[in-house]
Amino acid sequence: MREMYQDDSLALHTDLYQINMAECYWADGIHNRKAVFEIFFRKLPFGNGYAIFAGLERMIDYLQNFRFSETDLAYLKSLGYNDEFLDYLKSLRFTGSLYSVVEGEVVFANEPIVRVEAPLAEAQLVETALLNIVNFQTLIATKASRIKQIIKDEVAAEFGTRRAQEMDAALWGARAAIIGGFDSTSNVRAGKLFNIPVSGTHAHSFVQAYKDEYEAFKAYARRHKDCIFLVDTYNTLKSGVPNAIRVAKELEGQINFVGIRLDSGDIAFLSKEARRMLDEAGFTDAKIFASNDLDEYTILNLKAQDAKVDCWGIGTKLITAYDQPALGAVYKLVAFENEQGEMEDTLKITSNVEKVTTPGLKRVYRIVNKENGKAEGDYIAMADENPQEEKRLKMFHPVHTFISKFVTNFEARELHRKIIDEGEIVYESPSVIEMREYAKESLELLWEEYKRSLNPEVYPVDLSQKCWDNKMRRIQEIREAVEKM
Ligand SMILES: Nc1ncnc2c1ncn2[C@@H]1O[C@H](COP(=O)(O)OP(=O)(O)OP(=O)(O)O)[C@@H](O)[C@H]1O
Ligand SMILES: O=P(O)(O)OC[C@H]1O[C@H](OP(=O)(O)OP(=O)(O)O)[C@H](O)[C@@H]1O
Ligand SMILES: O=C(O)c1cccnc1
Repeated sequence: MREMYQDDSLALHTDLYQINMAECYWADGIHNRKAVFEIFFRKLPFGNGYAIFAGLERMIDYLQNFRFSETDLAYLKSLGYNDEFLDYLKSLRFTGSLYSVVEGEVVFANEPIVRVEAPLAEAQLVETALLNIVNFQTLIATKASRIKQIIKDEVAAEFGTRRAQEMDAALWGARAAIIGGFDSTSNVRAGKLFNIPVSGTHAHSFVQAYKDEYEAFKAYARRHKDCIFLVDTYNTLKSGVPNAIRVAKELEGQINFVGIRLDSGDIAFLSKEARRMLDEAGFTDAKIFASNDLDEYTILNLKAQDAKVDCWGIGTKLITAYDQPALGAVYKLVAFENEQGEMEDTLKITSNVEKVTTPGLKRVYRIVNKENGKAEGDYIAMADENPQEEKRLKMFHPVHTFISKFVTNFEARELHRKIIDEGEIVYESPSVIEMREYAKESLELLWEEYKRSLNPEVYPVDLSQKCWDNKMRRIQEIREAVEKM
């Protein structure tokens, strides 16, 4: 590949319109006014009842290293931007603050998951990359969690790299899969970079490369103590499983016969037959791995057929989020500093009530019932409110306001942490394995009704009265202003 410019920064990993807007802000002298943007999505993916947030560590890294390199500036110059603006970009760093839920957090539609408070131009320029990161990683972590809910305590191995939307997706998708509950990835680079477990068996080409299947299994066993033999290259029950058993018996005590992998045919039938054959040969601990275009629906179906599978290898349908390839998280301006230096709430109106943004600086709380340890819902309040002070908290639906309830014995857990404080990182990321543990604990707060894969109940995400009143007032003000025009 001939590179005209070195690929040495991520500052241009943005949409052109962000740079054009930043140029106007700079020219008009409003680029340093304080802006508050929130990231949220309006619809949960895959018809799921919750999402698992992922992407924070990469966002931190991106913001910390945000700078326009010499080659970025040279390229922008070639597009026609003037030297003074380029000088401004040259010294630009991210000096704002980042608030976010942590990776592994259970999140829902219409609640702010990330908040950026920064000089307007900076906040604008980073939008695209932040959404790019959050949308993909959260989508894959959610798909992984959804699949893991079906797999339960059996092993889930991520096999998707070869089918992913290129290398970045494979790498960060592997990490997101672990956060969502997977046990391992086949991507060795992901193992190295993120310190996550790697695992693997072998391919059909390996069997084809040797004289016969028996020789192939033996060759593998000569080099590897832990052996999982792929048994479907020629004939699973007549040749594959018998050859695996033969090698396991001959090398008993020398190898650890972990099990076999099925990658084609009727997985329910073959796994039951293979189980019987392994048990009869005395290998009752040998595991049966299955792969081949699996997803939560096929796995559920296979379980209903009583398939004897212990470990599930899942690639394409996880890493590409096959049935819903994008999460629609957006980045919306909710407050902006006016000419007098005061913060003003802003909102974006649409004809669809559910799409109107919620203005102002807000905090998000998970309201946990102290009696049963379960979440009653999430509660979005204005920054100066403290729901914990309420004896009796009114929670009501933000659109259908007649749907309401009072909660008394509760803990209001704030979901956002301060991650970057005016350019300085003030948060230490846990390990990916700790994120997975956190996701598991967060899910335990939810009633099963929100976690089922089909038609889950809708988890409440409510606005405080003050937040709701503020929103209605702002909508009214904008309507009146528009009518006067
Ligand atoms: N018992 C079963 N019930 C439902 N679905 C199954 C069952 N067994 C396998 N499957 C799924 O059915 C699909 C079978 O696809 P396909 O026909 O392409 O596989 P195959 O022909 O057996 O294997 P390949 O073409 O990869 O050699 C896969 O998604 C697989 O996971
Ligand atoms: O089916 P997925 O969920 O995407 O899982 C990954 C697949 O990749 C491999 O097959 P591939 O056809 O690439 O090669 P192989 O069959 O020769 O191993 C593997 O055997 C799985 O079937
Ligand atoms: O280790 C495996 O079995 C594996 C890895 C990637 C893709 N398919 C299978």
